[in-house]
Amino acid sequence: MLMKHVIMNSQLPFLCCANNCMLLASSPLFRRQRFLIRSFGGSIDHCRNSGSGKMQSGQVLFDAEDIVRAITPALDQSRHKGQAGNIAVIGGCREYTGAPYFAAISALKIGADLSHVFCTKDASPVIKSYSPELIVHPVLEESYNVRDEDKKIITSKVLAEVDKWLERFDCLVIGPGLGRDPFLLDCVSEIIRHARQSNIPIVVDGDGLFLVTNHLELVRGYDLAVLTPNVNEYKRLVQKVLNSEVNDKDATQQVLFLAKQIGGVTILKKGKSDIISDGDTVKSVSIYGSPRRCGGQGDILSGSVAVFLSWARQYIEASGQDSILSCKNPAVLGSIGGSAIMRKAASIAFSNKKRSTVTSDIIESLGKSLEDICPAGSSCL
Ligand SMILES: NC(=O)C1=CN([C@@H]2O[C@H](COP(=O)(O)OP(=O)(O)OC[C@H]3O[C@@H](n4cnc5c(N)ncnc54)[C@H](OP(=O)(O)O)[C@@H]3O)[C@@H](O)[C@H]2O)[C@@H](O)CC1
Ligand SMILES: Nc1ncnc2c1ncn2[C@@H]1O[C@H](COP(=O)(O)OP(=O)(O)OP(=O)(O)O)[C@@H](O)[C@H]1O
Ligand SMILES: [Mg+2]
Repeated sequence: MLMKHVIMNSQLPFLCCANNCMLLASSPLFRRQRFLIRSFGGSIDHCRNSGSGKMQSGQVLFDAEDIVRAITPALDQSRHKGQAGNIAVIGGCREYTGAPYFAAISALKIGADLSHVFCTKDASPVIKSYSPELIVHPVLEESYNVRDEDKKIITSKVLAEVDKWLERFDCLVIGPGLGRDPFLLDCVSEIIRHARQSNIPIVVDGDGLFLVTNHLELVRGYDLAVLTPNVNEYKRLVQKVLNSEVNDKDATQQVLFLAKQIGGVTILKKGKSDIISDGDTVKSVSIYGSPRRCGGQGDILSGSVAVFLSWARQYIEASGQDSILSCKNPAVLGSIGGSAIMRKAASIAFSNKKRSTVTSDIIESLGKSLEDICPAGSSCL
């Protein structure tokens, strides 16, 4: 990885990420600041079509695919298991077994070495039966299974089980198919606190967002947290944090302001374009995806973001000041990478399966989606 980036940097000393700054003027807070607003297309053609423009006044702008190429580690025979990513999904309960599976298997299909799921005892055999590739821990408990007087001891048992593994993970995905059982969510709050203490990045999705929206202190000020709200989850977040309604006209400004208000967490607002902000910069990924809105695509995204966030963190650590990317926030870079690969995979799956496209088809297209951008057999930059 380090070798790859050293070579890249010496080959491309002239590359820089141009700041296409725009002054945002809708509030006193914004008036004082200049922000980077960039629209990432999937290719030069797409950029031209969308008018976002890859080349500007002699400078080379990075688009989402350039970022994917920069942060994806080379496949190198000297590397050992775990170096390309060890991801854990905290989710899976009686109702939902598909969502944690989609997130965890997507992480593997993109290139992580290991993918774990921490779920309830009921969900575990089901998730295990979907795939032998996943490491499934039946550790979470829901209220119906726990007597009030046992709650304290069960909570410490759950935490002890998760803590045994925690330090080995490069990223946690918290929430796909978690459900909303209050006792289970209390345990997950503790898991988030422990992850934070250990500086382990978290991607919060689905019912994890239901939890953190009601307990913002869990993520406030944690710059290694990515929140990936869908339209409903975003609405709840905006109402809670900004005490206002969703503003679709100035969506980028609102996402930026929201991320800032939560202390610089990264928000990836999913939609026709994915809008990503850490409260400092705001970017959008508008690679053409799929017109099918089958359930589970957000779960793929959360697993993808977890992998790219881990890779971006490795990349930033290895390249330091020599990084060819002006953005140094791995949470933002990971969000861009995850969004780009997910949307491209959805587009590939849709071109094959049309109206019958389902989430599993998109997962099967993740490999091609990344391969088209960053072929496995060659150095990507
Ligand atoms: N194959 C699978 O296993 C998949 C499983 N999935 C999993 O499903 C979970 C929910 O995610 P989602 O995307 O359906 O939630 P979302 O769009 O915010 O809400 C839609 C509406 O439903 C309601 N509502 C939700 N949960 C509720 C609850 N526990 N109890 C009561 N109401 C509830 C909600 O109401 P409100 O939030 O407004 O109260 C809104 O009206 C999450 O864990 C996700 O990962 C998905 O990833 C898809 C594939
Ligand atoms: N209108 C759209 N056009 C293109 N892509 C979209 C559109 N809406 C969402 N997406 C993409 O689909 C993915 C999932 O977003 P979505 O809003 O469906 O999440 P979700 O509701 O959380 O999904 P899930 O069913 O997994 O919970 C994201 O990567 C997003 O970029
Ligand atoms: Mg979702």
